[in-house]
Amino acid sequence: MEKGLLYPVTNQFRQDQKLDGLWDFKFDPQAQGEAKGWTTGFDDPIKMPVPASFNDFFTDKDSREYTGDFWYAKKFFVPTYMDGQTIQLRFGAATHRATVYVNGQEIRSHEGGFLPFTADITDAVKLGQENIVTLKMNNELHRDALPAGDTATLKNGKKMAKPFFDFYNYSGLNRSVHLLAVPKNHIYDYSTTYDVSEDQATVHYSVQATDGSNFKVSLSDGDGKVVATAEGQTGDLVVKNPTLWQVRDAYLYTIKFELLDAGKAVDEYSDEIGLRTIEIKGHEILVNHKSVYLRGFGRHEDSIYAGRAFDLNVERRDMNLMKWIGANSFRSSHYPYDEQVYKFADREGILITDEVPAVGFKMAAASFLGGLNQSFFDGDWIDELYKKHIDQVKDMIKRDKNHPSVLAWSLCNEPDTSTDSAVPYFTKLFNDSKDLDPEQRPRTFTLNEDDTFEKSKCLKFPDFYLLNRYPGWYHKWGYEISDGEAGLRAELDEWKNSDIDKPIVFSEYGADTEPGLHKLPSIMWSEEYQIELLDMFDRVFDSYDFIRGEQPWNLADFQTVEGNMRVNGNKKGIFTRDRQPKAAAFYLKKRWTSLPLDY
Ligand SMILES: CCCN1C[C@@H](O)[C@H](O)[C@@H](C(=O)O)C1
Repeated sequence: MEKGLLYPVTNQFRQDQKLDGLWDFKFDPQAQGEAKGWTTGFDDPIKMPVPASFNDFFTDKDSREYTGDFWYAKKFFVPTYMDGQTIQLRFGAATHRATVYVNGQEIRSHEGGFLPFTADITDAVKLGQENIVTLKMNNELHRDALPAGDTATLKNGKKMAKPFFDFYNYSGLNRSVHLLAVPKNHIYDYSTTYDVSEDQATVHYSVQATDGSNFKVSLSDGDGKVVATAEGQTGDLVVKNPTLWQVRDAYLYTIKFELLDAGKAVDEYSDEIGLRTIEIKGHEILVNHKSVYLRGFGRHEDSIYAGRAFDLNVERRDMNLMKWIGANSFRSSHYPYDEQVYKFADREGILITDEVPAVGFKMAAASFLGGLNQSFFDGDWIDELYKKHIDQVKDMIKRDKNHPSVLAWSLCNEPDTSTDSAVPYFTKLFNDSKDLDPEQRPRTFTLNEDDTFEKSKCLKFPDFYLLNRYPGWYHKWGYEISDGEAGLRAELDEWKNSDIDKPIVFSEYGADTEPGLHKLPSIMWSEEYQIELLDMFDRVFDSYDFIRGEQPWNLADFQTVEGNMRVNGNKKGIFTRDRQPKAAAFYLKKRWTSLPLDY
């Protein structure tokens, strides 16, 4: 678990310098990099863009599909004015694991490819000189790691990823690398919780520094006018006649913390926050005490060329597509996204269900690729897996807790929950995670077709339900879709007739659709069929008032492993992979822009 995950800033006390650009890169299939001295660099490197996944740059299959150890290296200069400061390297995401060396000295390792980590390199760097950072990375999949899968060794000795999930195992330095200089005594974390009403909002804050507890705190409005001040490590900032952060009508304040030593500021950290509350009450999801009906998408961080890497251009386009279509939410399926995505959502008033990469925790998913027929939670890998799982839940919440856009935490995607062995695992997970979020936002996980109301043994855990259902595609498809609708309604009648008093959000449903394929009457894979399927689900959603959200799968087409069920990836996108609309986009826009915000 990381001590602090504050997003890097530059100010009078701190310096943030991105080390993005071309790095040296080399595969290490024999895992001999250390023995060969690659910790201080290596010969014949490939020049590799960072941030980026390495896979799709190559023209040969062995490189695209490469699984095993690989190395990055970059020379960087540390100016003498950083002397006396704590010098760090912050990696936004190294997928899936990394060991960091500076000038040949091992600094630290990190497990988990979708969350940041910081390496303190103060004692390893040479001031006023050029230094070198190298990373030994690895992208193998294991059942005791997130996301879950296997790594096969082919007869030719090459390794191959066998994901228990449906997205490509893009790997590499997928997010930015920052060279940071902060004061020896610096702020490393803060949190805020809120009470809001029409005429007043109170920000309850808490702030932590490496040493000292004397703080000056101020809150400024969107025009930079200070509207409240406070002192101390914890306190309240009271705002009269506040402008609240609302869904699709965002307003951001800036909170500023100054760390004092003998009355003098020695560090400072500012961030944008939104004054709002999140609640679940009965079947309702409430933002600022008003009911909200979620409409939006499951997404992926996925684009042509850079794979899983965060791309500001793609995110700008995706946010505009979501606004155009009338969406107000998305799930960060199936892993935490780059921090800049949450900043976009903060500014646009979009709600995020933030999901940890606990995906593939279901042998049926493995069997999707010819896997196994046992309960995932009976495996001998569970103890080791849980350590990594809860560690990444802690870091996801630590990193994202101050974003107004974060609505809820999804602690798993489609786990086995219909087996007895799932219960102790989820009991521990929900006990260990309950106090991580100062705002106590709802926690949930997605339930797939095997985990119906009658079968799942874990329905007591989620604060609201995320249902992934695929009648009309994975079963009862084509002309049989009417039976699919009947089965869906039968399941929802069970939920309706139960004593369950929590909201249901449909977090996945959809049809693979080849853009430009038209058929009258429809046929599966045609644009007409995608609309027919969405229309069937919408008829069902409109029949049950405890359904409080619809998030079809997926915002855009995305890359998966190759296979006889995928046509160059998953085509369930409402938009194509290059972010152009399929006919279903216009269908959804018509439906969603006709709904009031609090429908
Ligand atoms: C059982 C289905 C769950 N869901 C997971 C998601 O990652 C896949 O892309 C999606 C699909 O198959 O399109 C299905």
